[in-house]
Amino acid sequence: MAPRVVLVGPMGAGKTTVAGLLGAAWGLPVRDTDADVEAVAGRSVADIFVESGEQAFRDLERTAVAAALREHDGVLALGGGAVLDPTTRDLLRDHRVVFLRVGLSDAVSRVGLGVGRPLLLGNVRGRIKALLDERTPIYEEVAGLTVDTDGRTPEDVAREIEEALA
Ligand SMILES: Nc1ncnc2c1ncn2[C@@H]1O[C@H](COP(=O)(O)OP(=O)(O)OP(=O)(O)O)[C@@H](O)[C@H]1O
Ligand SMILES: O=C(O)C1=C[C@@H](O)[C@@H](O)[C@H](O)C1
Ligand SMILES: [Mg+2]
Repeated sequence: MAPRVVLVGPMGAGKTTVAGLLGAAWGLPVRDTDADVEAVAGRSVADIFVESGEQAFRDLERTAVAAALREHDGVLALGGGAVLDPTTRDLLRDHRVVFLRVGLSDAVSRVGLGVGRPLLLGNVRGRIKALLDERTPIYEEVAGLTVDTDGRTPEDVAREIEEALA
C-alpha cells in the first residue's frame, strides 16, 4: 500500500485544497499530516508550536509522515515543512511526489494574515519569502513533478495532476 500521490509545497500552495479535489475525483480517501499531528497531540499546530516549540512539532510530524506513507492508500498532503527532515526525504524517494509551486504574491494573498500558521507570525510576506528561498530547492529535489499554481484555480491544478498521473 502507498499513497496514490503525495503533495508537497509551501504554505498557501494549496496542498490541502488540491488533495481534497483529487480524492473526490478518484474516489480515494484523503489524509493531511497536519491534521494527523493535531489528532495525535490533541492540540492545534499553532498550539504545539507555542506550547512545546517547533522541534516538538517536527518530531510528531516525522512520525505522522512515516505512518501515512506506510498506511495510506489515497491522496496525501504533507505539512509545508515536512520535507526539511532528512528521514522524510529518504522515505519520499519511493513515492509519487508532486510539488505545488507558488510564487510570493499568490502565497501571501492565499494565507492572508497567517492565522493558524505559526511560522508566519509577525511579517507574513518576509517569512514566506524566506521560506520560499530556503525550501524551493528541497521541494524540487523530492518531487518527480512540479505543478505551477500561480493564477490558477485549485480545480485546474488538480486536473493537471490527474492528467499527468493518468
Ligand atoms: N490555486 C489556488 N488559487 C487560489 N486560492 C487557492 C488555491 N489553492 C488554494 N487556495 C486557497 O489558499 C488557501 C490555502 O490553501 P491550503 O490550505 O490548501 O494550502 P496548504 O498548501 O495546505 O497550506 P499549509 O501548508 O499551511 O497547510 C485556502 O484558503 C485555499 O482556498
Ligand atoms: O511550512 C511549514 O513549516 C509549516 C506548514 C504547515 O503545513 C504546518 O505544518 C506548520 O504551520 C508549519
Ligand atoms: Mg494544508
